[in-house]
Amino acid sequence: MKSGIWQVCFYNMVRRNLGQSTRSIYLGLACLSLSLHVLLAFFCLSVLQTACVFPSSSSSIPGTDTQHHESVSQSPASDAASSNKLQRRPHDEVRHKLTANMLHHKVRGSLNEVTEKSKKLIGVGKIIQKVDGPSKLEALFKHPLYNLPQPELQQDDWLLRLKTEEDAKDTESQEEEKEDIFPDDSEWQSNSHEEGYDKVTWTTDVETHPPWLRFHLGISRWELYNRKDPNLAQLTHYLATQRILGAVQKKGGTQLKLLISFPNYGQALLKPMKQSRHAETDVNLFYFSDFERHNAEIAAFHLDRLLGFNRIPPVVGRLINVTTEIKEITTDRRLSKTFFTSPAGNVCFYGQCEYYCSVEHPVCGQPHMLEVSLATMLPDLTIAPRRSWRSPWRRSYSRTKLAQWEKDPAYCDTVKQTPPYNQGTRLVDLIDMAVLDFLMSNMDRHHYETFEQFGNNTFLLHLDNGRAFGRHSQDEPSILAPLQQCCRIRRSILLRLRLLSLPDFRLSDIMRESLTQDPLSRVAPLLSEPHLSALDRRLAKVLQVVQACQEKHDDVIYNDIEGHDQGP
Ligand SMILES: Nc1ncnc2c1ncn2[C@@H]1O[C@H](COP(=O)(O)OP(=O)(O)OP(=O)(O)O)[C@@H](O)[C@H]1O
Ligand SMILES: [Mn+2]
Repeated sequence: MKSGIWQVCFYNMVRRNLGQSTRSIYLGLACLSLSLHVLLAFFCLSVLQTACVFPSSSSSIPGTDTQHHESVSQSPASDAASSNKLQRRPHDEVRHKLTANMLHHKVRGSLNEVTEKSKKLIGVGKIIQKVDGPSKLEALFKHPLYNLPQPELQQDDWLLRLKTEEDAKDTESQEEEKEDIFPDDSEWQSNSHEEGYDKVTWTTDVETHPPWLRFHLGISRWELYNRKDPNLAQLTHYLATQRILGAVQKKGGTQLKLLISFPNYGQALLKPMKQSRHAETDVNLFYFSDFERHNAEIAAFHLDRLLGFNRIPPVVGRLINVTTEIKEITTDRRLSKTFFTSPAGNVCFYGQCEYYCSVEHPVCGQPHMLEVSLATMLPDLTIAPRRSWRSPWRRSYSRTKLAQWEKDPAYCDTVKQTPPYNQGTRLVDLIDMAVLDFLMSNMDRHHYETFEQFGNNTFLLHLDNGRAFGRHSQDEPSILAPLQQCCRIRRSILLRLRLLSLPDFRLSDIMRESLTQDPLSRVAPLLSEPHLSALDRRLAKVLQVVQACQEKHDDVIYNDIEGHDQGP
C-alpha cells in the first residue's frame, strides 16, 4: 500500500517532466506530506492500537475540540453513550473523517486499504476515543439562526404547570384534585401501589422529578423541548437504560408498537426493527403498504432537531432482549400468544394489529436481542388532550384515486381561505412539516396533532415518522406540494436550510454526527451513506422550489424573524 502511494507520486512526478519543475516540486511535497500522514496513521493504529489524533494540516483534518463538554447539554444522547463507558464516536466515523479529508489527494484506492487495515486493527463495532476536531453540529447550534430570541413565556404558554400553594388550598376540598400528580405538599404517595413501581417521592422541587416528568413540564406553546435544556440528555439516557417493567401493545395506528413502562412511571412508545437498515422499500409497494422503520423514528427526531423545529418527542435506539424484556414480563395476553421460536432458533413475535401482524411478518431477536426505537410518551390525553387534524394534503390511500390537491393546481387558494389556515402561522407550520417530510421522504403524513389547550396558536406535533427514510435513490416531489402550490415559507427555516446547504455545515455531515449520539449507532450507522447524501440532494431541491416561487411571486417569505438579519 505504502509503495502504491510512492508509485503514484513517482509516476506523477516523471510525467510532468523537467519543463514543469516547479509544479513537480509542489506535487512532490504534497505526496511527501500525504505519505507522512499515512505513515503516521499506520504508526498510530498498529503501535498504539488506541485513540489516534491526527495533527491538523492545511487541509480540513480536524484540530482539537475544546468544547466537548459543552456538547453534552446540547446533545440528547451523548449522556447515554458516555454512561456506558463508551466513547461517543464509533470508529466508522473516524473512518469517514479520514476518507473525507484525504479524498482530495486523489489516492482513494490506497486510502481504502488504510481504512480496511485500520478496521481490522481496531475491530468493527468497537468504540475508540473520539477524534477531536471541530464539530459541525456544535457550530450549527452556536449559529445565531439557532439562537434567535424567543418571546418570553407567559403562564398559559406552558402545557402543564405545578400548582402554587394558593391553587392547592383552593382545591383542597375537591376529592378528584387529590389525585393530581403535581401536588404542592411535601411528598406524594402513589395510589396505585403497583408491583415493581418505585415509591414516588416527587415534590415541587424540580430536582426530585424524573426526566420524563421534567420533559412534560417543559412543553410549551411553541416547542416540545428547549434544545439547550440539560434534561434532554438525561431523558435519552433514561430511555436507553431504565429497567423495562411493562410492555403491552399500544392501541391506535395500524402497525405493531408497544407501550413500555419504567419503574418510576415513565413510558415510551416502542417500534421494532423490521427490516435491515440498508433495505430500500420495494418499488412496487404503495406508500401505505410500507413497513415502519425503527431507525426512521430515531433519524426523524434528529432531523427535526437539526432543522430547529423541536416538534418530535425525543426518540432513542436501544437493544432489548425480547425474551426477558417483553415475553417474560408482558401482561398482554394478546401479545404473549404470538411469541414463537423460529426455525433458526430466534425468539420472534408478531402481535395483533391491522398490518403485518402475522407469522409471515415476525419481529425476531437474534436470538433474543432486537433493535428498537423508544419515543418518549407525551403527557396522557387526560392531562393534556390533543386535537388531531386531517392534513389538507393528505394522500388518497388508494391504489387508483387521486386526492383533490393532486388534480387542482390552484388547490392552495382554497386552503388559504379555510380556517385555521387563513390566519396565524398554521399554513407555514404545515409547510415546515412538508419540508421535513420531503427531506426524509415520508409520504404518510395523513394527520397531525396539536395540544388542545393552545388552540390554533401553537406548533404542530410531528408524530409518527416510521415510514420515512424508505428509499434513498428516489425523491418524491409530491411531498413538497404544500410549498410548491402555496409558494410560502417561514424566513427562519429558509435561512436555516440555506445554512445547512453550505459546505461548512452540510446537512448530511450534521445528521451523521448527530446520529452518532444515539446508542444504536454503535451497532451500525443509523442511516446509510446513500440516505445521508439523499438529504443534501433533497435540500437543494427545496431551495430550488423556493427560488422558482420567488421568481413568480413577491410574498413567498413569511418573515417570522423581523429585525434579525442573520443568515447565510
Ligand atoms: N410519543 C408519543 N406520545 C404519545 N402518543 C403518541 C406518541 N407517538 C404517537 N402517539 C399516538 O399514537 C398514535 C399511533 O402512533 P403512530 O402514528 O406512530 O402509529 P402508526 O401505526 O404508524 O399509525 P398510523 O397507522 O395511523 O400511521 C398516534 O396517532 C399518536 O396519537
Ligand atoms: Mn404510521
